[in-house]
Amino acid sequence: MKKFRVAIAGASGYAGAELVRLAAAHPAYELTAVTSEKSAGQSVASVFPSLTGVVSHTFEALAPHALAERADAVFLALPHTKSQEPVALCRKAGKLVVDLSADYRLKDVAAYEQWYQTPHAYPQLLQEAVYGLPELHRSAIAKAGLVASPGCYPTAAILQLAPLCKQGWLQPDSIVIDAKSGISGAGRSPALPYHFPEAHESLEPYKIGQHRHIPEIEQELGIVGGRTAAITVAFTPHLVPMNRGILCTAYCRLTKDVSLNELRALYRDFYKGERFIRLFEETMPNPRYIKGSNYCDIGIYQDRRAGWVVTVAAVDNLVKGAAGQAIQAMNLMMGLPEDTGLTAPGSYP
Ligand SMILES: NC(=O)C1=CN([C@@H]2O[C@H](COP(=O)(O)OP(=O)(O)OC[C@H]3O[C@@H](n4cnc5c(N)ncnc54)[C@H](OP(=O)(O)O)[C@@H]3O)[C@@H](O)[C@H]2O)C=CC1
Ligand SMILES: CC(=O)N[C@@H](CCC(=O)OP(=O)(O)O)C(=O)O
Repeated sequence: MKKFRVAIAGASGYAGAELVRLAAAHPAYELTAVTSEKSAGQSVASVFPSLTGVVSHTFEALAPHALAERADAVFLALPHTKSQEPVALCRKAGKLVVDLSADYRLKDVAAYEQWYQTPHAYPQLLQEAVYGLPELHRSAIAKAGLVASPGCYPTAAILQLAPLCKQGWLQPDSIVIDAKSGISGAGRSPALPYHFPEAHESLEPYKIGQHRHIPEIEQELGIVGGRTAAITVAFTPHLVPMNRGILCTAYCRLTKDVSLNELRALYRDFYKGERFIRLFEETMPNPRYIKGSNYCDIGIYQDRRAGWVVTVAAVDNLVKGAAGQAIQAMNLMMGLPEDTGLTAPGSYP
């Protein structure tokens, strides 16, 4: 198999380290560089003992030009707002780029600047970037030079609602999304809410109606629905005391009376042949079933008495919600089978 030289910026973070783990087992990758500012000069194994004997690399400080010289493809797993320029430089050097931050996800520059409180220096590149959800944008991703990999909550929220949006069955102002994330979703930098006594035996809602994933979810559901009506979602994320995993429950009302069988048939048809979507009926999705895997498990249920459709999705925030999905997109960009390097099932329990 042809090998692509691959560099990972932000490899000392949780998403970046997951990229290193998956890249090390990818048959078409030759990992050429990994970056960290704080751990520059230290071996990967000394920072992540789990990768001892797996990779022999040493972290280096990020220098986008130097990185691009040694790579055909670059993944960037830097914090939001820090990715704008390195992405632009890697693209200028002609490299395939998948950016895991939110810097190239929103098409509307004003929305980015409002939700991220930062000017965008590369609005034109923003328009070129393809939103990296392969189940919705496969052919555009395959032709793209720059892919903006989705956020973890949006991955679960969009995939579980897309069939209803596409079909026009969803009342566009009836969507309530209640999501729970493991703490690795917040990244590796320590902060008080993620301190063990604060987070353990706790379940904390945050940023109700104010989370920066709201415009991302609304943008993508609007696109899949053909922009026939503006989509608004009421979104509440919660922090739960797990290391990884997201469980996202969405409640919505429909524009017509549809049976549960019809609903499930719609989802089976929409996701026919999708390698990483598993549809559950009696079993209900649970982050325990997808830990370490690139699956998104989706269940469709109906509360006919109260008049709500309830969908439930589970993803591993670091795999389908981040590193796995980024590799899935890069596989398409490289012309490889989409599941290359991503075939491992989850670990259990
Ligand atoms: N965690 C998750 O579940 C998900 C994360 N993402 C996205 O992936 C990106 C990384 O997230 P996550 O891994 O959680 O974050 P972390 O905080 O764990 O990691 C951030 C990484 O970026 C590096 N970094 C920080 N600031 C700079 C800078 N100014 N210049 C160069 N490198 C820098 C850090 O290096 P060091 O500190 O060693 O210097 C580290 O390697 C974010 O944009 C996030 O939105 C996407 C989906 C899910
Ligand atoms: C638990 C937690 O804090 N989660 C993060 C989302 C992480 C994620 O995947 O989204 P991005 O890629 O957009 O960062 C948050 O709420 O901001």
